[in-house]
Amino acid sequence: MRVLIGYSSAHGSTAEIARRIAAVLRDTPKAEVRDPLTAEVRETLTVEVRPLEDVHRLEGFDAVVLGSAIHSQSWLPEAAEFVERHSAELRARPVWLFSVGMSGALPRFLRAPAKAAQNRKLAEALREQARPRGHGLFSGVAAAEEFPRWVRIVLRAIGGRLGDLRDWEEIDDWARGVRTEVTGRGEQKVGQTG
Ligand SMILES: Cc1cc2nc3c(=O)[nH]c(=O)nc-3n(C[C@H](O)[C@H](O)[C@H](O)COP(=O)(O)O)c2cc1C
Repeated sequence: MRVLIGYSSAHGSTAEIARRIAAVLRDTPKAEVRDPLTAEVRETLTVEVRPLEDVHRLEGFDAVVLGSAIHSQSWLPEAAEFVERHSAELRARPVWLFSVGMSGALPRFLRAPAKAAQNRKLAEALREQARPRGHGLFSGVAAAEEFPRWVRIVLRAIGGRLGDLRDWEEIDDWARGVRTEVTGRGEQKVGQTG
């Protein structure tokens, strides 16, 4: 069985998260792999990680995980276009989506509500086109030099932070949920994070 992990990343942190999700999926005992649609046992799980500009068709992939960095509260244009262009193929196979933003930069009391609002907006924008089984929303790397000085000052003033905001445990947990569903080894549903 072949799984595609496709990503769109402006500065690299989404690419690293895609590779981490791939590592979790690859860590699946063989012979436990079942087709998510037919429950037929397959012997191997092949996981391919690729930037979306290198993906031209989804034929041959049994399941797809797609991720994008978030800019201006949306997926990067090339990732959104990919989903639009491949909508029919995506709806015909099990799909999971993940988005990488910077809600982790906010002070703790604002993180959960900001994340919930962002999750709703992103999931809504992609739901019809991709019909995903789950959507993970993670924080990536928000490097100080990518932001104007006033943003850094405001963030610091309200108790926020910049830098590597990734929570690898949260990402691993989400990836294990996807693995459980992809390999048909449980009833667990991969939910929204946060
Ligand atoms: C120009 C720009 C706009 C951004 N807009 C948002 C945004 O609207 N919401 C958000 O949560 N993060 C936003 N971010 C933060 C990035 O999504 C975050 O740093 C992410 O880790 C970037 O992923 P990448 O390293 O794969 O490019 C923005 C970053 C940049 C540089």
